[in-house]
Amino acid sequence: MADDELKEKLIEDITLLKYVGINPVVVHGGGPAINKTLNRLNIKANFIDGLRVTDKETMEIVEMVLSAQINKEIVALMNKMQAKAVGISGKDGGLITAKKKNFNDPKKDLGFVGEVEQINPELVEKLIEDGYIPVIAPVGVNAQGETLNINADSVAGELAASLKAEKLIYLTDVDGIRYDAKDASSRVSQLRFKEIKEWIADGKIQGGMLPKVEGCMQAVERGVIRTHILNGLVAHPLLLEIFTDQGVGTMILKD
Ligand SMILES: Nc1ncnc2c1ncn2[C@@H]1O[C@H](COP(=O)(O)OP(=O)(O)O)[C@@H](O)[C@H]1O
Ligand SMILES: CC(=O)N[C@@H](CCC(=O)OP(=O)(O)O)C(=O)O
Repeated sequence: MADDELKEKLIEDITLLKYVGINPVVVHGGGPAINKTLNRLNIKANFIDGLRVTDKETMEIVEMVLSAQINKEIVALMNKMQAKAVGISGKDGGLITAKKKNFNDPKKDLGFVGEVEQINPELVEKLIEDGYIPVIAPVGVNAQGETLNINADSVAGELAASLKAEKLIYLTDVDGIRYDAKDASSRVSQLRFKEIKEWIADGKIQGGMLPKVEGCMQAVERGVIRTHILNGLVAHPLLLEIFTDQGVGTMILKD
């Protein structure tokens, strides 16, 4: 299936969940789309430890792409499927208070990159109660009123914990966590905290997989019952995970 078709199917499945009494909340990223726009404007994209170095100009583009382009594209697709989707960012209703991410290393200055300090889930809870599907762009503000760019995976983990969600599901471009990131046959269907920490320490889990496993562990610690990492580029990953016993992806478990 083409990527666009898969995207539409995925969005259709999310709207279907709402019909059967499950309340999905969507947090989206958009790194590739941000890179595309930066490239068009001849601005170089730089990353440190998987996070985008975000100067003032880049922040404007990040916000435009995430909160306007990607967010509204998802909302429009959902609403086309008769769902009631509402797109917001971490700025709306005081959802995300962030602080600048600081590595305490002058060589690692990320600029306007944030980490979640506090989530105020009130607006999201109200939207859910009223039958809407909240769709959230990972942009927040700090106490000084500065706009900050936050990794989408971190926002999803924090939000799931704060909402006391039953499940946190990360959709990515691989079938789950692998013993060898490049070997599809090495996927594990479950992984416990102890192994995760070991796999991180010896580099088996790295790059973009790091904020996902960290988000899962944090969410589990804070009461989310099940957390999964699944491939979003296959047919119906959410339905398979939620409605069948088939082991798709990787489930993160406490020791
Ligand atoms: N142990 C691992 N198992 C699977 N993938 C891994 C592992 N360690 C690192 N990765 C990498 O993490 C990537 C997923 O993260 P990322 O590219 O940020 O995805 P997304 O854009 O979907 O958030 C995979 O494509 C893979 O290259
Ligand atoms: C700080 C930071 O890196 N923010 C991310 C936010 C978007 C995101 O997380 O997108 P993906 O899920 O596609 O990676 C960025 O600027 O790309």
